[in-house]
Amino acid sequence: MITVSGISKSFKVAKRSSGVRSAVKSLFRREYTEVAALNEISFHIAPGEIVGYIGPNGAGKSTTIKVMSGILVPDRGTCTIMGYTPWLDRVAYVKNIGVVFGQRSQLWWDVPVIDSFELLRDIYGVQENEYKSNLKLLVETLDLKDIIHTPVRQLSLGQRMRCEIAASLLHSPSILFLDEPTIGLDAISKLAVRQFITTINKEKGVTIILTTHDMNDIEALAQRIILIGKGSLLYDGNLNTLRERFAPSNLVTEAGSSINAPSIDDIIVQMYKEYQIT
Ligand SMILES: Nc1ncnc2c1ncn2[C@@H]1O[C@H](COP(=O)(O)OP(=O)(O)OP(=O)(O)O)[C@@H](O)[C@H]1O
Repeated sequence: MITVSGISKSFKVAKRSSGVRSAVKSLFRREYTEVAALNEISFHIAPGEIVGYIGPNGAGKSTTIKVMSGILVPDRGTCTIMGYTPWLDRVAYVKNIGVVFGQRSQLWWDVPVIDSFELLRDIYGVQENEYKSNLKLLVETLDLKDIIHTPVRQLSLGQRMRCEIAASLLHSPSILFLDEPTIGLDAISKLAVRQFITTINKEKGVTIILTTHDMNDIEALAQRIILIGKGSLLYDGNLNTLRERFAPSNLVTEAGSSINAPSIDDIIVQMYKEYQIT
């Protein structure tokens, strides 16, 4: 369903020193540095999988999601998703995917949530019957009844996030990209979002790629994890295999004592150390 092969992406960033002299100088001669965000990333994801895409800050997770959603064009490599190249076939392709960026909103700030939903229905050309049945299901399962007529700017973060997730699913996509969907949510909202992700995966077979720093999200949702660090793919495999590899006898704290039951966070920290990506 998703094949990413040898994707690399660099960003050109203007160098700026502080001070007026440097600012004036940069008007005439700007210097650039290159940030290698992705380096030869390859993986394959089958229909119906939930994959946790993890790595420390700046590892390249969002950049990968942006490439896979067609927002960014890579410098090298290929990406084929449901037969489409995301950045080439954008109009046809986006009907098959839903995207949630936890730190950005796809809803219109000043209008009631339902107006944003209706706008999205028109943009995606969703048939009325399909829209109505999807909306009913999403309102019920994400508990949106009391907030759907409220402007987005008046919603709490958790309420908005539930609306964002609903918005990404109104057109029945087969694939859902979730970039930090539980960031800033309280415990109850996190559980609700996790529960919902499990439901749409199990009942509708939606393939899910999830980036998060919350290892409880990973533990609750993903059997498979892909770990990247400094733009390179470091691990692709089963969460249980990792648990065995970092079994208590293999784990030692910095103070020298052994750790009894490593949490998923312990394991990830140990991996980051092993791969020298912290
Ligand atoms: N538009 C951009 N221009 C310049 N550099 C960028 C841009 N977007 C990302 N980068 C750089 O690319 C690298 C990867 O960034 P990315 O946002 O993909 O990381 P991430 O794994 O999602 O991080 P985080 O967990 O902090 O959200 C970082 O060094 C970042 O500074």
